[in-house]
Amino acid sequence: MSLTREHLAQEIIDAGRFLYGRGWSPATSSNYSTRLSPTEALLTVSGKHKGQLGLDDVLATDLAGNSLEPGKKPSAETLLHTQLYSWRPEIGAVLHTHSVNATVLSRLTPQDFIEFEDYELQKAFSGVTTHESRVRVPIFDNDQDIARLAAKVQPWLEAHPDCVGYLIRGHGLYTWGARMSDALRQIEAFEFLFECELKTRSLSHR
Ligand SMILES: CSCCC(=O)C(=O)COP(=O)(O)O
Ligand SMILES: [Zn+2]
Repeated sequence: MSLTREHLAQEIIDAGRFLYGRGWSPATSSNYSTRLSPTEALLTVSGKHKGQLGLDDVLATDLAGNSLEPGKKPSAETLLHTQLYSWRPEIGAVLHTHSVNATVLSRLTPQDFIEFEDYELQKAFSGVTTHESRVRVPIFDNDQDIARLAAKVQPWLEAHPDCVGYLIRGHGLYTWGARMSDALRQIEAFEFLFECELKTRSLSHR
């Protein structure tokens, strides 16, 4: 059964209230989307406060990132969403957040990835069934040219079909799922793991 545009828009609005409330989407940061059809996405418009979204604050785009609703300004990061829908047809929702922990951890990490190992909470990620696994999260350098950034992300996605999310250094997190509830679960898991990692690093440097 396909969900109506209004239902999908409401999922985006509810996600924004939740993520803003947790402090993971401060100010007008972040953007969220759901798949509207096999060839279209429904995304937040640019520059809105994500804790105060209304039904009119989303717009449809094609998977090349072109707005299908003239008069509305699509998220500056539209291409980072639509490339995920093109990459994997089972993806139904994409969330991008700007938490303090994602920002600090990505800035503190000189390598181009972080890896989580032996955390029970890794099992919150789709496809992970045991703590005895390694979840590698790539970190891409931030870039104001989103097409250029998307071109750097693309080869990683193609080489890592099990990738569950990535960080943009000093900027934030992208993760996704079959449904909005899956993407939200993964955001929460990432935030838990980022905090564990930062606490572990700070305690082991005493
Ligand atoms: C004030 S945050 C800077 C832009 C950004 O990184 C973001 O996530 C929000 O951009 P959008 O165009 O989707 O509002
Ligand atoms: Zn952003």
